[in-house]
Amino acid sequence: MSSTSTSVQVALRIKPLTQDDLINLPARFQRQVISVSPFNPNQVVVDTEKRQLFQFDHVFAPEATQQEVYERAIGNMITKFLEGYNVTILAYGQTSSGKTHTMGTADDTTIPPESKGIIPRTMAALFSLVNSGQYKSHKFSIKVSFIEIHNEDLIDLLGEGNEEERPPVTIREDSRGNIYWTGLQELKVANVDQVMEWVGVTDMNSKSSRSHAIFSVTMVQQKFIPHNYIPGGQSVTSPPNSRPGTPASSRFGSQPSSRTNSSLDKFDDGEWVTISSKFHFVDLAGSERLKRTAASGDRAREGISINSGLLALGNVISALGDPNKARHTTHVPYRDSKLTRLLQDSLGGNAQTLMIACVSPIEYNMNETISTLKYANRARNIKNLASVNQEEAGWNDVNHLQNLVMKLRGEISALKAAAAQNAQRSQDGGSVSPEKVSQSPFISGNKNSLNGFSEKNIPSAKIPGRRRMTPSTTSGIPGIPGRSTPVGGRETPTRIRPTSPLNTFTHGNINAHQQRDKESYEALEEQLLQLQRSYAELSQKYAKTSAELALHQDNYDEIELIKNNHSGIKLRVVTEQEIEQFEKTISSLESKLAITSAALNHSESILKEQENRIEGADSANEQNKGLVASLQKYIKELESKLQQREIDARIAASRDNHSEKFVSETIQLLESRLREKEEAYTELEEKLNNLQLGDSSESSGSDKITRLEAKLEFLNNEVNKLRNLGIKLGTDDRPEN
Ligand SMILES: Nc1ncnc2c1ncn2[C@@H]1O[C@H](COP(=O)(O)OP(=O)(O)OP(=O)(O)O)[C@@H](O)[C@H]1O
Repeated sequence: MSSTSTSVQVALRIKPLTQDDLINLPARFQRQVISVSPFNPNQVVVDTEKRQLFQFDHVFAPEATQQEVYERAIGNMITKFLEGYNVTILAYGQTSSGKTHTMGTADDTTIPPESKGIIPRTMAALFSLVNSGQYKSHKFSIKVSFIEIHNEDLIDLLGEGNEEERPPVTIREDSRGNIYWTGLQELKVANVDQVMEWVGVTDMNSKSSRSHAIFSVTMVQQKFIPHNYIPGGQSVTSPPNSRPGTPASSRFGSQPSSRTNSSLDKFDDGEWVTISSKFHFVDLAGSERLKRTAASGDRAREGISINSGLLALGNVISALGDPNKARHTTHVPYRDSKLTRLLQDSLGGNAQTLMIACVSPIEYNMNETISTLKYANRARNIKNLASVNQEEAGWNDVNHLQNLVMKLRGEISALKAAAAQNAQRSQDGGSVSPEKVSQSPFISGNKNSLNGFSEKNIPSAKIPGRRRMTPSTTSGIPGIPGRSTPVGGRETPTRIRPTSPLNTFTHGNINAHQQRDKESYEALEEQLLQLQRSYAELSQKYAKTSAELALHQDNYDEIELIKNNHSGIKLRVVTEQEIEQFEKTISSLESKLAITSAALNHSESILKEQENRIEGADSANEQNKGLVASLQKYIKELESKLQQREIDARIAASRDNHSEKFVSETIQLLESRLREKEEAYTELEEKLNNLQLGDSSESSGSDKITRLEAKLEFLNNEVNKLRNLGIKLGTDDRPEN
C-alpha cells in the first residue's frame, strides 16, 4: 500500500455582485476590492491601502461558471476517490459568500443544470464512471449520509422519525486512526437523481449559515487482483512470496478462472480486495465574527459554537500548516470540536483535501474577505498523507482463515495423490524398489502426514523443520546422496526436500518421457514446498489468532466473574436499549463538553485578542510617550516664542498708546483753550451789550464795536486754526462746537 504526501489544495472563488448587494448596500460600499491578478491567474490582488497579493492553487473570478469550478478543481478528485483515497472538499467563507451555491448542498432536482453545484456534478460523474466499461469487473456499493453540526450536536439530516427517538450519532476512531460515525442513516443510492432527492428533502437552507453540513459518500468496491497477469501467455508461476488468494466462494461470489496457459491475456489466481473510500462535502457555517453579528442569547451560543468550531478548525490548520509549529507541536487539537473530530482523518491524515474559500468582492466585506484569504492561505501548508484503503479480504477473519487452511489441505492431498501416481508410473517404467517408494515421507501413505508434517501439528503450527521423520532412507541413486535421519529423532539442520520417487531412477533409464515427468514432478515439488510454507504460515497465524481469542475469552470470563462477585453485587446484563441510552448520555455529555471547551476556546481567543490589544496599546503608549515629550518641547518653544511676541506686541502697543495719549492730551488742551476763548468771547459779547445799552456817544461806541469785532474775528480765526489741527490728528470724535 503506497502513501502519497499531498498538500491541502486551496481554491478561491470570488462571488459576483448580486442583486441583494446592489439593493441593500450603500453605493459607496459597493466598490470591488478584490480581483484576479492580470499577471498570474492563480493570484488575487486586494486593493487596500497597501495592495496585498495572495496565491492559491486555483482562483475563480466572479464570472466563473459552476462547470468551470467543477472541471478545474474537482474533476481529478473522483479518480482519486475511485482509486481508494478519502477525499474531502470544504467550503469556507462568510455568510452569503457563495459556499452553498458552490457546493450544491441545497440543490434539488428542480435546479437548472448550469446552476448545479459540486455535489450533483460529482455524483453524476461518479455514477457514470462506475457504470462504464472501465470498471465492469468491480462491484460497487455506494451509500450517502448527510449530517449537520448545530450547537455541537450531530443531527442526522436523513434520519427517519422524530429527532429525539433516533439513536445518537457518535464519532468513533478505529485502531488505524480512521474516523467513522455510528447511529447514522446511510442510504444506498444507484443514481444521481436518488442522491439529489435525498439532498432536496433536507431543507438545508433554513439554517445553513449557522451550522456545518457534511454530505458524505461511502463507497466500497471489490475488485479482483490477479496474481499473474499474463500478457500473451507467458509464465504462469505464482510469485513465491505472494499471499494466497481469498477463495471467491467464501466471500464475493465467483472468482475468475484459475491458471491457464493460453496465448490470450489471462488472469492467473488472484485475490479479491476490498477498497473503501469516503468523500466528504463540507459546507461550513458562515465564518464572520461574533461581534459583527451582534448576537445575543441563543444566537450567541450558536455563534460561539460556530466560531469555536471554525476556531478549532483554524487551530488544527495552523498546527498542521505552520512549518515551525509542525516541527515542535505533536498535539493537533482535533478533539476541540465535533467538526474537527469528524474531519480528523481528512485534515493532515489519510485524505486528499480541497478547501474552497468563498469571498465577496466588495469593500463592505473587506475585513472578512482578508480574514478568509489569510485562513485559506494557511491551509495550503497542511500536508496530508493519503493512502489507498485497500485490504486483502479475510485476513482478520478466523473463519476465512480456517476455510483457507481446509482448501490448502485439499490441494496438498490432490498433489500427494498426483505425486503417488507419478511415482507409480515411474516405478512401472523404471527400476525403483517398491519399498523405497513407500518409504518416501512424501508418499508415505499416512493420511495425517505430509512429508512428516502431521495435521495434528496445525494448532501449534509446527513447521516442517521440526517434524518427526519416517524411517531413515537413502536415495538409492548413485551420485545422488540420500539423507539419513535417526528413527524417531529430529531432522538434520539442512533443508529437507521430499524424497522424490524420481530419485530411484537409474541414469540409463531416463528417457524423454521420464525427463518430462521428472521436470513436472520437480515443479510440483517446488509448488508443494511453497504450499507447505504458506500452510505453516497460516497455521501459525491461525494458532495465534485462536490463542488470542482464547485469551480474550478468558479475560472476558474473568472480568464477568469479578463483576459478579464484586461486593456481592451481581451486575445486570446490559440491554441494547440501555446501551443506546448510555450512548445518548455520552453523546450529550460530549456535546456539552465540546460546547464548554468551545466556549472556553472562544473566551481564550477573546482574551488573547484583548491581550494583543493591550500589548498593542502598551507599545503605542511607549511611542506616545516619545511623542508627548517632543510635543512638550515644541509647546515650550512655542510658549517662549509667544512670550517674545507678547513683549513685542506690548512695546508696539505702548508705542501706539503713547501717540494716542499725546493726541488726546493735545485735544484736551486745545479744547480747554477753546473753551477759555469761547468763555472770553461770551464775556466780551456781554460786556459789549452792556456797553451798547449804557453808552450815549455814538462815535466812541462805534469805535469800540469796531475794535471788538476785530478782536472777535481774531478769536474766530484762532478757533478755526485749532479745529484744523484737531482734524489732522484724527480725533473726529471731538464734541462739535
Ligand atoms: N458564483 C455565484 N454566482 C451567482 N450567484 C451566486 C454565486 N455565489 C453565490 N451566489 C448567490 O448569492 C447568494 C448567497 O449565496 P450562498 O447561499 O451560497 O452563500 P453561503 O456562503 O452559503 O451563505 P450561508 O453561510 O448563509 O449559507 C445566493 O442567492 C446565491 O445564489
